[in-house]
Amino acid sequence: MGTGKGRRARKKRRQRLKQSSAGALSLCHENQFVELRKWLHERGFQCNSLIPAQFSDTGRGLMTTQFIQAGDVLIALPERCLLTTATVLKSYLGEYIRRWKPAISPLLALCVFLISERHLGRVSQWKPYIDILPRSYTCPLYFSDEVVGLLPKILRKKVLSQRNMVFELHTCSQDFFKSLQTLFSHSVEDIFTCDALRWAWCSVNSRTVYMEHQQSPDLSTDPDTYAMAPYLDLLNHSPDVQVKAGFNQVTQCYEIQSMQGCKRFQQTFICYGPHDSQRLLLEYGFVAPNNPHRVVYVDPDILQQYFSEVDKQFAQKILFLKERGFLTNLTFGPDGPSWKLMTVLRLLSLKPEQYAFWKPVLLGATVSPDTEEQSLVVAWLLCHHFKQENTEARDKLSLMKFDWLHGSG
Ligand SMILES: C[S@@+](CC[C@H](N)C(=O)[O-])C[C@H]1O[C@@H](n2cnc3c(N)ncnc32)[C@H](O)[C@@H]1O
Repeated sequence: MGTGKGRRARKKRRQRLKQSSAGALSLCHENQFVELRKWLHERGFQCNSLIPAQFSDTGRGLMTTQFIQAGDVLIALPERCLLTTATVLKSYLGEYIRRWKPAISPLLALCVFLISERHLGRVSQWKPYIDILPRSYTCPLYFSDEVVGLLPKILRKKVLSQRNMVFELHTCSQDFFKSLQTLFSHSVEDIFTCDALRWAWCSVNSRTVYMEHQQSPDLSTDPDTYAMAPYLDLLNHSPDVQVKAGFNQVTQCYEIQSMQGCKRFQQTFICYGPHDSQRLLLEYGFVAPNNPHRVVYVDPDILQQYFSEVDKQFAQKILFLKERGFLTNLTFGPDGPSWKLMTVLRLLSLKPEQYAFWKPVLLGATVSPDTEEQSLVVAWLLCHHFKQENTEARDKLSLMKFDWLHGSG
C-alpha cells in the first residue's frame, strides 16, 4: 500500500479530483480559478476543502475534497473579500456617488461598480472576480419576446415587470452615468448601456448573499442588504440542504455552516430559500427538479370560463373573495390544489340559494356533496388545462430550439 505521498499517489489524487464520482470535472487548474484563488488568498481567504467543478446536472459549482461533518464551517470569507456598498463608496466612484442628489440606491451603486470594473479590464482590482462572473444569464431578463410569450400568464407578467424595472432604472440613471464621464476615456453612453445594466443587475440579483449593513447617508434609503461573495457565490442551490449563513462578528468572516455535512467529492449545495419554481426561474434562471416548494399558480381570470355562464352571482362572488384576500396565490402543489384554491372553487360552486354559506365556506365549511363534487371537477379541469398549456409551450420551445440549432431561427 502506498503512503499517499509519492508521485503516483499525487497523480491518482489529481485524476480522482478531475473526474469525481459525481461525474464532475474539476476546474481547479483553469487559469481563471487559479487567479481567483491567488487573489482571495492575498486577502486572507483559505479554502482547500471546496474546489470549483463542472457538474453534469447543475453546471459550475463547488465540490468537496474532504468529508465535511455536520456542523462544520464550509467556507469562511474574510470581509476584505466581500464586495459591498462600503467597497463601492471607498472606491474611485465614492466621491461621485456622495455628490449625486437624490442619492442613488445601494443596488445601483453595486451595478455601476461591476460595470465599471468590467470595463476597466486588466487594470481592475477586482479582475479575478469579474472574470469568473457569467457573461450572460439564463434568467428570463435574457429571454426573447417569443420565449416570454410561452410562459404561464402570471410568470409572464412578473417577467415583463422585471424587464420594465431594469429598463426604467437605466433610463432614470442616465444623468448619474453622465456625471461619471471624467473617470473614463470612452463615452459613458457606450459603457453604461442597458445591456450592461441588465448583466450587472442579474449578477447582483442572483449572486449576492444577504448581509445587513448600516445605512449609508450617501445612498438612498432602499435596504442595503447585498454582499457579493467571490468563490462562495459558486455554491449552487438545493432545496433540501440546511445551512446556517451570516457574517461572524468574531472572525470578521461571512461564514456558511453545513447542518447535514457532505461526503467527499460531492457537490456542496446551499439553499437560497424555500423558493417555488417560478421564483427560481425569475430570480436565478433555473428550476430545481423535485423541488418540494414547486407550485402551479392559477390566474383568477381563468376561473371565469368554468363558472360565469351559469352563475349570475359570479362577479359578486369574485368581489367577495378579492376583498378577503382570497384571489392571490391560488396554487396546485405536489399534493394537489391548495386549501385556498379549493375554498375559492367551493364558494364559486355554491348555488344562488346557498348565499348564507358564503362566509362559512371561507372558514372551512363544506356545504353539500354537490358543491364538493363541482369544485373537484373544476379543480380537475384546471389541472388538465395547465397540463395541456404546458405541453403546448414545451412543444413550441422544442421547435424553436430545433430552428436555432439548425440555423433557420
Ligand atoms: C450563486 S450562483 C451559483 C454558481 C453558478 N452555478 C456559477 O457558475 O457561477 C447562482 C446561479 O447558479 C445556477 N444554479 C444554482 N443552483 C442551481 C441548480 N440546482 N441547478 C442549476 N443551476 C443552478 C443558476 O444559474 C443561478 O443563477
